[in-house]
Amino acid sequence: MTISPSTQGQMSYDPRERAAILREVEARFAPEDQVLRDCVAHMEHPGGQISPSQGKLFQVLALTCGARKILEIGAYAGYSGVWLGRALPPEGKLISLEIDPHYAEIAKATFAAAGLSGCAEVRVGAALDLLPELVSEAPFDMIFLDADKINNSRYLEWALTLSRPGALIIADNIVRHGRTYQNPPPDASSAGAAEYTRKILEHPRLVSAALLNDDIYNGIDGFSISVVK
Ligand SMILES: C[S@@+](CC[C@H](N)C(=O)[O-])C[C@H]1O[C@@H](n2cnc3c(N)ncnc32)[C@H](O)[C@@H]1O
Repeated sequence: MTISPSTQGQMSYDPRERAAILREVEARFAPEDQVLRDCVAHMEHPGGQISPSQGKLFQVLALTCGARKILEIGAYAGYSGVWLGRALPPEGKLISLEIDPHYAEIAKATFAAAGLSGCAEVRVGAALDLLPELVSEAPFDMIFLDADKINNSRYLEWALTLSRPGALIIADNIVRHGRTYQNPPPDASSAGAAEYTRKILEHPRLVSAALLNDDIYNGIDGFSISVVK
């Protein structure tokens, strides 16, 4: 890839050049293997998954907090689950909750293709029904919220119940092109994200940061990373 001299040192970029730079960074730091490429290729709604850079960052974070047990709410086709599952030690466990039985089957097949069937499990049902069953399997070291944003505050309460000090709670799609910050937010998912954001910033047991995803996939969105004190 060549970066034209006209843009060097400047703060504005041609959109195509910007996309090329992002792709180059992604290709170097977060290349997808055939399993991940196949997972995306077979998706009914491509773009519903996290980005490769996000997946790689989640792996780094999982390794940083020594994650042995990871909980994911919202499996979809298993794309993020593969990134997360690959950060686990051999005796580790990923439990991914998915309300749609059809997607759950696809996620299971993706985990099998990735060689993760032994450690990555998909449980089918509404997360709020399944979460109480996880108390006996807690604590989790990392919890990724990526399902129906309207319930994120309730998932946060469960995440706090099911996690240990030092655990990470990550929530995707908290910016939603800025709709989260409109007053009032224009849709239920943005309202859910706004409430979730307020709660993690006010919570005495959480220290939180947000990262923007101004990417070639979904425009400006972002995700929060909270550590449990
Ligand atoms: C954005 S997708 C998840 C993407 C996935 N984490 C990834 O990055 O590859 C959201 C998923 O959450 C599921 N979902 C929505 N509401 C849910 C609920 N109440 N309980 C469990 N899963 C739910 C949807 O069916 C969908 O598959």
